Amino acid sequence: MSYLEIKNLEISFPTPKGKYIAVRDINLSIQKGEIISIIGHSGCGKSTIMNAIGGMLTPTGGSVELASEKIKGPGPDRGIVFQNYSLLPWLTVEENIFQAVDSVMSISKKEKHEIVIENLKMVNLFEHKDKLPGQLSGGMKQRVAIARAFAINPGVLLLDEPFGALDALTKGSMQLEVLKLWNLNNREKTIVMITHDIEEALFLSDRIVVLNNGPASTIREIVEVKLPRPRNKIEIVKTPEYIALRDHLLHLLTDKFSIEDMGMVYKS
Ligand SMILES: Nc1ncnc2c1ncn2[C@@H]1O[C@H](COP(=O)(O)OP(=O)(O)OP(=O)(O)O)[C@@H](O)[C@H]1O
Repeated sequence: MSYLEIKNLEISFPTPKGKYIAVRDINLSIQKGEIISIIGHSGCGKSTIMNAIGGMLTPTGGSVELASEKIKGPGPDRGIVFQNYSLLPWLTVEENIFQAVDSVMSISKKEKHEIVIENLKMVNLFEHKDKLPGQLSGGMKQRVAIARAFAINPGVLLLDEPFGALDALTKGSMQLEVLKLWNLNNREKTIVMITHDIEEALFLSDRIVVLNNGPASTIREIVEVKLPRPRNKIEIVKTPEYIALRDHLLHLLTDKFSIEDMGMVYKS
């Protein structure tokens, strides 16, 4: 039995035009410590699957189980990082993390503060602990959000396009930050990440789940990324294994299209 088990998952939404099936027949067994990316075109159901794991959406069919327990709602065993940071703007960096720790951990205030400080240091934000989110750059805000998610020590980290709003350089250092934290945690944290970025998925993941387009989206293919770790971003892109995986993913994601010099032209 896997750590995170998605069985025959279906999620549909009631709409004025009737039932809209967003995803169906989703089967995925995730081992403890795996890094999984979910990739697919806009609207194919990535966030829907993520929200079902997070417990924000209840399956209309099938189930999601964590450590053999059916997920019935959000819980401290799953930390979530969204693209838009979702920090409380009236609390300082330190208070934002403390608030999360305080809400889920039954330990002394001193111990809670120690956890906050430790996590702030891990993402190199200790010097900025008294700033409000509005006084931070996008990358810094996302580092706070990641530190907050790690501070509650969840078994599963759910990253919903966490670096989508960041520039390429900041994005690169944030990816390293996540891998650093994952390594510090003895690679025991299970990470499920949504991304639109094939290179990001290849750099970080053990497996990449490629979804078909919706409605009623299903898994098109699960691509294994057997590139050895630690991965050096500059070196791996030159390896034949990486190039073959990248081409395969590009093919899976673009074979309905023909790319012409002025852009993508729909064929079918
Ligand atoms: N509450 C809802 N009611 C009706 N339809 C919904 C609802 N939430 C999502 N959907 C639909 O389900 C489908 C999947 O949405 P979802 O947000 O999971 O896609 P996504 O792959 O995460 O997209 P993106 O990459 O653009 O963020 C879309 O067609 C969306 O319109």
